[in-house]
Amino acid sequence: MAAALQILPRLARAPLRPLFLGGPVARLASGMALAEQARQLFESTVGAVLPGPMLHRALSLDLDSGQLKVRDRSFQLRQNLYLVGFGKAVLGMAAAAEELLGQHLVQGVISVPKGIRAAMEHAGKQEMLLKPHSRIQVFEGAEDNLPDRDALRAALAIRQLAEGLTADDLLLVLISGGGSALLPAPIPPVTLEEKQTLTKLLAARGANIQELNTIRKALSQLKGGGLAQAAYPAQVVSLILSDVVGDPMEVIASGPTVASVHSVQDCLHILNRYGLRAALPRSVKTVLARADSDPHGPHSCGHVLNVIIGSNALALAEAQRQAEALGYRAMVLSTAMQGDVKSVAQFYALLVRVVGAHLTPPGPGTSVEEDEQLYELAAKLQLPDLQLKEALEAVAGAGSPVCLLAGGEPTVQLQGSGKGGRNQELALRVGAELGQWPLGPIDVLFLSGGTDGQDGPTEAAGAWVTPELASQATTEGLDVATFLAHNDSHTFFSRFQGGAHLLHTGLTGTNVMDAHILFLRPW
Ligand SMILES: Nc1ncnc2c1ncn2[C@@H]1O[C@H](COP(=O)(O)OP(=O)(O)OP(=O)(O)O)[C@@H](O)[C@H]1O
Ligand SMILES: O=C(O)[C@H](O)CO
Repeated sequence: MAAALQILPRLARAPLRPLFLGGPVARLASGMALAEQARQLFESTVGAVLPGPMLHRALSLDLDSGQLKVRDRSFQLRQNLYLVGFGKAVLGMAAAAEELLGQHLVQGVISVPKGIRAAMEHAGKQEMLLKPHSRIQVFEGAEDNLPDRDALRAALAIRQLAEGLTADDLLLVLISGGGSALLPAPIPPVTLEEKQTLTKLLAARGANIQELNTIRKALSQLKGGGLAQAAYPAQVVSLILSDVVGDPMEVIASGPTVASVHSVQDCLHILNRYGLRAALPRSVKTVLARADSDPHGPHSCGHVLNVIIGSNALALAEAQRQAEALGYRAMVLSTAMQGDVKSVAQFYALLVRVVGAHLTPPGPGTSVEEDEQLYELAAKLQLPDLQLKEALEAVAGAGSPVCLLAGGEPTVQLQGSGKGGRNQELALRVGAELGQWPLGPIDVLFLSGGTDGQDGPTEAAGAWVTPELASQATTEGLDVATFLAHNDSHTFFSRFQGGAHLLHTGLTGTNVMDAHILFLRPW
């Protein structure tokens, strides 16, 4: 968590309004208006997955009967409700849960990032804070998203609460991204330091979150279903805010209430792949060998209800609704946008060219080769849920402005020592690519933002660009290619047009990866 935390100003703003276009002067003004629409659309996207709305959608309590409904299941509350939580968004989730559950909640423990309460207080975000006499105990830790002693203390308090429960009790578990680092309880003799070193090495060598969390689960008392096991025989309901592409419950925060399906062999393959097997500490070898001969097998989780209550898909569905209300033909392209940021930027730029040709009167247009190139690029990105063909068909006869939405988490291979984040870098690359071709009579805007409000180690959530970016930057003496070569997108956007293209929301209190918004509007 960055030292300088900012908080999203109240999301309630003037309602989104359609744009009315006219001649050249109106067009000039509409460039800014389009950016304002994109900003507001981004805020609506985030608004759909804020803790309050999410918890209210997931839970309902009948005050008279004390029946708690979660999806289609009912639980009888009678001074038997406990709560634990861990993750970057869990403070706000816990505040919303306590507000909803009131006196029914007996006790709770949560593990949240260092500095988060002070930041929320500073920004006056009361809805993200627990009330003064809350029954929930808060631990702050995991500075820089790394497991530390404070997070270990929190994990032990959470385990203690879970282990004390009986068959009459119900444990509500709040889970969000960052939960792995906030719930470290290594299986002895593995130490916290050894686990920290191993996860850092794996991450530095390029292990993805699935691989990283498979190892974390094998070495942890609480991950991979361990927390559910500790709470048995109590019933367990987990409410999960997903920060992983495809919403795999066993991966998010390393699945503390989901039985692990991974074997020791899976772990050894991963450790081999990243050249770490030979150098493993003796303690890690001991724990893996023990797991291999464990007669009980994986933790059983029959007493658990796991529910995804917030995700990128949910947030983008809201953005789609809002964009349609503004008169756009809106489509969600993918909620699994991943891969190298350079390829993702090329994909968006080519997409603009192909879709633009469908929207504007016959002119320069695109060639069949460009259509094919777009499909090839899409195939290279391997996006499991990509709706490209559908989107192209939908816009073919749209006769209206188009809004294409996507979400996910592209990756940046850091080469320079500049300041940036993957959203600002993606936007800058898209802007640079778009400037390379004439686009015809069409306004185009691309925005990329991290839904947590913090893009990399910067105070911005992301940035927006238009095809004019590179030429406008040149007039200010800024060379886009030089900034890109140093991964210095934040410095670029801070200087370009006085920072007007930066997306500043402050910390939002939620996190469902990134959102990409693409507007194409014929004149
Ligand atoms: N100078 C830079 N330019 C571009 N990207 C950067 C730069 N510095 C760091 N990053 C990227 O920022 C990311 C880390 O930032 P951030 O904390 O927002 O992402 P995260 O670890 O995925 O956490 P979260 O899921 O909470 O957003 C890494 O993917 C890293 O590659
Ligand atoms: O905590 C974690 O493991 C990551 O944020 C993925 O959920």
